[in-house]
Amino acid sequence: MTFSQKSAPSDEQLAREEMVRLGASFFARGYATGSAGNLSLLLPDGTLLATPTGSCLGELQAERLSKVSLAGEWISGDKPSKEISFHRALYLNNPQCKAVVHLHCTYLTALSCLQGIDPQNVIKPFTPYVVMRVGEIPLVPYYRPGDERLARDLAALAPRYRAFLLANHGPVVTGSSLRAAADNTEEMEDAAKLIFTLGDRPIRYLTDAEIAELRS
Ligand SMILES: O=C(O)[C@@H](O)C(=O)COP(=O)(O)O
Ligand SMILES: [Zn+2]
Repeated sequence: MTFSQKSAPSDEQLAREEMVRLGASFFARGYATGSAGNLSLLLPDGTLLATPTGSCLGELQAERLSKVSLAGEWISGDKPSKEISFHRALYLNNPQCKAVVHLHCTYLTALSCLQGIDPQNVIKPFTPYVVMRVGEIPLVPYYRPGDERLARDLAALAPRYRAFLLANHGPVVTGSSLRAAADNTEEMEDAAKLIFTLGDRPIRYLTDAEIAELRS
């Protein structure tokens, strides 16, 4: 009798499949459209897996994902996202960061276009979950996509924050895994949707004591 032995998929293969699955899920649910947005994660060997530039998150192919060193060397796969420098800046400046999600999802991007939002924290807390998962979210000044100044500014903010809003562009969100970064992004998008849903109605914001309790 013969047994065909199938070897277990490697951690890298599982990570590739997870990125394809989450990209498709974002796309199917309208969080990503066209070829906007990019994803990355830190592989066990210390290199980065990232979405290729110009790729549609709904149609990623595991074997074509870009592999890049933390120093920025393109190792394999298709040409990496034009935002790979800001992804690298986040990993290099925060050891907790294991994955990064950047999207142009509707409500956070709308928020990023508003005048007068607080640059220290773009979502003033009014529900607990964003505070618990993400904390404060600083605004990064507008630069054209791919501009190295995005990487410079995110490198400076990375040690203190888990998520960021790029002015007139969209969110950049980190996580302890790609799944966690995706969950954080969805929580932020939902909070931004609530901001627009509430509109001009007076909001009861969480008090400083309530926020402190969530952070403890
Ligand atoms: O807004 C942009 O152009 C980029 O930030 C983006 O979202 C997609 O760029 P690529 O990852 O290079 O496709
Ligand atoms: Zn973008």
